[in-house]
Amino acid sequence: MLKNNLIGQALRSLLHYLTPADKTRAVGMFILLLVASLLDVFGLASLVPVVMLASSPGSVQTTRWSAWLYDALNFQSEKSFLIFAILAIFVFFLIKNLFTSWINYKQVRFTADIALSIIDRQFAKYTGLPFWKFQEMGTGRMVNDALVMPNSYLNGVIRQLFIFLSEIIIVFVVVLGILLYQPVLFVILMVTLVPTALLTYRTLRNRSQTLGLQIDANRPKAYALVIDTFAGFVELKLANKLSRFRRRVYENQEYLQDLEARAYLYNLLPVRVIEMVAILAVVTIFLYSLLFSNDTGSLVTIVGLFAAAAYRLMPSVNRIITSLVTIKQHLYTFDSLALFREQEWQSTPPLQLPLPEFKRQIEFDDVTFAFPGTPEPVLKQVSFTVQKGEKIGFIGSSGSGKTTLMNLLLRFYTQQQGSIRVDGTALTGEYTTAWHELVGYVKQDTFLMEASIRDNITLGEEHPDEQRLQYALEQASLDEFVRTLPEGLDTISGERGARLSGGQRQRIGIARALYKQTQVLVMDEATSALDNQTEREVNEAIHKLAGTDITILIIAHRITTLRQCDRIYELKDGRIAAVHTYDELIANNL
Ligand SMILES: Nc1ncnc2c1ncn2[C@@H]1O[C@H](COP(=O)(O)OP(=O)(O)OP(=O)(O)O)[C@@H](O)[C@H]1O
Repeated sequence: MLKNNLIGQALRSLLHYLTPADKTRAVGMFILLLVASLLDVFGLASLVPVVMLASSPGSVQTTRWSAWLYDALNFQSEKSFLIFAILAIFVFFLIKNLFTSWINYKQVRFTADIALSIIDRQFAKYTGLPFWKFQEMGTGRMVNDALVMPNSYLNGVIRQLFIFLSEIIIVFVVVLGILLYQPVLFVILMVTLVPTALLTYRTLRNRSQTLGLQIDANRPKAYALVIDTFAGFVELKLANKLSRFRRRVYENQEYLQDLEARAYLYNLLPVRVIEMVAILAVVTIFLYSLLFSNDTGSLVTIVGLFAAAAYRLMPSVNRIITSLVTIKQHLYTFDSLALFREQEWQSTPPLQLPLPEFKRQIEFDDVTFAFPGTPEPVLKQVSFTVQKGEKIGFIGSSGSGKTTLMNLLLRFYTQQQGSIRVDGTALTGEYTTAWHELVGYVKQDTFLMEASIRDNITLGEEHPDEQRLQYALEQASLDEFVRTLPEGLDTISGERGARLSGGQRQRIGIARALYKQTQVLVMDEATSALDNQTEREVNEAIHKLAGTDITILIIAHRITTLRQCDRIYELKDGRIAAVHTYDELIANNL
């Protein structure tokens, strides 16, 4: 049956995240839910006999169970017995509700713990993706998948599963009670509530699933639009395009709000439908008894009992349908959370080994690399050697492969052919961590956090080494600038370094690499987007670095950046087309 399938699917997807200890906890939770549901039903049922006794004076002594209790507890009057009974019920309800609240607390904690572990695992999964895959996916999509998806799963699936299970138990116990006590009523309930519930669910489930898919497809777009608008604020403002972006965000939100509103409505509908059917059943039995039957007394009793039973069952049946509809609506979270679980994405990195101390050279030997899915290599049989301490430049037209070459050296990509060796050791997977400890990377758009300059240089180290920090500041020509700041190193740089100039941002990147005690520094197009003043500042930092024994590989568009270079390789269509010296480049006006 579809319903079982859905619950089975939800349970299977949940099982993936449960540790053996969680599974034991889940079984415990289920037993607690069972007890709570039984107490719930028992509480309501206990009211009926007491009210019946109270409504017919003298019945306490004539009814078997109450007469026995009356004598056993030695009551003196019917009144005191009834007062005792109603107070006992009150105390029972009090204890029951305290107990249920405790179970609710346990359940909420349990589900929150699962959600937390899912978020953590999603994060680990996405940050473990290969670099090229990571770059292919937009930030909006990743924020959505790593953070929003687990929360949707928590509210739309895990919590709904708990609701479904506890309500199913309640309905089962109540229906069983009715079957034993009043089989006729059982039949009436079966022919009225069951088809209605099924019909309502069937009507809503496919619509809900479609709604869920539409929401899933459009939510990442919302994040991407907002992220783009804020990230591109300056360019968009200058191009006078902000209002157009606002309009696009509005249109996307308008659509999403409409979907969310419909999803919400689908949750409100079942109770209305079920209530209509219940009242229709009451009216039918009532009319039948008045118009066609002589035995109105027993029919009216049945109507009364039916109304009472339906009123107890309706909220539960409603919650069962709503939880099923909601799970259906969140089916997309199963697939999304299951993405990238395969071995090919999550291959555990090999056991990491230390590298011998870097003393001599880095060799590129016959390196060929093509991006996954593209047949044409972007680097073809590239071979060159860089001695330790050398400063090497790379030039070449856009798309010639300079950045890809550096990404290979940084081990973000792996070549299909040839090898990259450090002092003769090929940089295979087991040396990645050791190699990353040696290399630093200064990108054109240095990544800066909304944090202090100190944290941006040390990448949030809790106990930074002040001496190393000072050295890094001096070498990156940042010390004077930091001295002019009232809060010095504690100055908050602003998200994306909004409070810093382009040159200062890049020098923070250089200082970061130096603080790390980088031995090989890769600078990618460090000066291409800089004005003359900024270029001078960055060049000054590079000039200082030239005096150290750090091996530097610089990609540059401006020849002046390469003044300190021992050699300059020119790339063309993924091959090394020529090797120049700085003076040759100047002389030939390249
Ligand atoms: N993720 C990718 N998937 C497929 N092709 C890519 C990818 N990244 C880059 N390329 C292609 O690889 C080639 C080399 O790109 P690369 O960024 O290395 O060039 P570059 O010399 O650094 O260029 P620029 O100076 O413009 O930065 C280009 O043709 C580019 O289109």
